[in-house]
Amino acid sequence: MSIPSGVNTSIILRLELEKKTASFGSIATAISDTGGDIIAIDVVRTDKDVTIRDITINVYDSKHTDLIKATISQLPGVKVSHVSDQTFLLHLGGKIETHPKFPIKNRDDLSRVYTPGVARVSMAIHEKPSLAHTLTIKRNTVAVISDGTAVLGLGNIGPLAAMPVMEGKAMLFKQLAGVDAFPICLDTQDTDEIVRIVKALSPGFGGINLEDISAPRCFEIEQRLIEELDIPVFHDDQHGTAVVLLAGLFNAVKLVGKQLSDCKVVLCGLGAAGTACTKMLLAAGVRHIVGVDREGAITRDGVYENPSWQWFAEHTNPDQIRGSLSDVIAGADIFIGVSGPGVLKREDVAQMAKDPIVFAMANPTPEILPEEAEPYVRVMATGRSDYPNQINNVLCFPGLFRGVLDCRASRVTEHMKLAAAKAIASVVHEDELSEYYIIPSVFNQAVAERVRNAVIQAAYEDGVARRRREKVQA
Ligand SMILES: NC(=O)c1ccc[n+]([C@@H]2O[C@H](COP(=O)([O-])OP(=O)(O)OC[C@H]3O[C@@H](n4cnc5c(N)ncnc54)[C@H](O)[C@@H]3O)[C@@H](O)[C@H]2O)c1
Ligand SMILES: O=C(O)C[C@H](O)C(=O)O
Ligand SMILES: [Mg+2]
Repeated sequence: MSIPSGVNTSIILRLELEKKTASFGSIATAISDTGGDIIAIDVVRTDKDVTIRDITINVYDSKHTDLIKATISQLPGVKVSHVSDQTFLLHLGGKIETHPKFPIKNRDDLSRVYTPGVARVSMAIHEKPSLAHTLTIKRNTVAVISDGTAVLGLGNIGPLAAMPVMEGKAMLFKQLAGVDAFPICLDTQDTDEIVRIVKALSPGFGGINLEDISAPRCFEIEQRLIEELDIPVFHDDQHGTAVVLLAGLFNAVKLVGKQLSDCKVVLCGLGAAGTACTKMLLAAGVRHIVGVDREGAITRDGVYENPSWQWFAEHTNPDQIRGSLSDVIAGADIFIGVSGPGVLKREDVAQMAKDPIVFAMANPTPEILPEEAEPYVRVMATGRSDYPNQINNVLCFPGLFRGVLDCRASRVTEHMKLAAAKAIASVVHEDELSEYYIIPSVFNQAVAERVRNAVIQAAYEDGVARRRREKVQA
């Protein structure tokens, strides 16, 4: 298969061109020779001697930007006066803001939305707390909570640096499912304190989406919050990832004509995502899963301080395969990466069974780039939007929370997650399946809607929905 190369961002180069000496043709050629893709050219100003142009170019990364800048600066009559990165421009001042639903036009309005009228509404909720769902934002609002300890695959970069990711999640909640989400990044990594803070701020929210909290702390934090709160608590990196992974695998194995339960799976990165993905695969009937982390494959006779690795030792690797990733990958049907960049080598993919499936899901840089895996891989997916087959939890969390908010579910069950996975997979019709299309696009509006409906149906079947069925619109 031939896979398009990934492009990370676009930049705008402002060039001052001396009319007599500069040749735009040589500039375009120089950019294209570096692999840059010109997508727009704008004339900003021109006078007798100089033309100022803005050139928008798709680039791979900051090194690529530096290369383009250095190459062009050497051309006669060309000066690069400014470089702006469109990704940074989009983040200026943050990505979200709040809007009132209606304007306060006069004193009369003011006395209703605020003192004194609001006091009657407050007292009504005080007397009947369930009215908070009807009379406040609680019914449609989710807290996106991170402590910044496992931000994408960037590691423990702290709460401030986690904000752009959490703002992005909030945007996606709103755009894809109409859910109002607040990014909340906590300046503590203490489990007890996180649980206490999330509990204390929960009254205004209809659900809690935990995000980018590292393992093994994330398991205890989630479990305690599930037990102590009456709203759904969902660690996206665990369950959202597992749901979308399973959806992608349902379709990938169909395409290559294998049974999931017969497949040999190697999963690298035994943290939050890896543990939940493994549990969901086992529940789906997969038997041969070998879990690999930095020190190689987990085996029954190993001694592991990390409690979740001990769990792997007891529940996976039935054939007790030992060694590094390169050792255990031989003959595997499926590779799942939720670890870090560049972990899987081209030679590793070459050793896999016929029609290998590689889901390299580490963000922002996958375990192997599609162009590296290309000669050997049959179905390739990453977590990124700039390659085909984006296996990313964004296909799950908007629709799932839409569903739990609408039926006022008290929690998210295994059955609801499985229903969500099947709903995502079902968006790709059997006759549309191809190496480039095993999972629907994030922009396919059917995804959030189908996930919502499937989650609601399963919530009623499991008896966790607290709103009367007839009140929840189909
Ligand atoms: N595509 C998606 O939807 C999606 C969802 C969740 C997580 N992820 C990605 O998965 C990765 C892990 O996320 P997490 O939340 O589970 O983090 P985590 O910190 O809980 O776990 C990461 C695990 O990967 C292991 N690891 C890291 N580098 C490794 C290497 N070179 N070799 C072997 N093991 C290695 C770590 O030791 C750790 O056990 C991140 O890159 C994240 O971006 C992707
Ligand atoms: O944020 C993403 O793109 C997916 C996932 O939640 C991750 O942590 O990588
Ligand atoms: Mg995440």
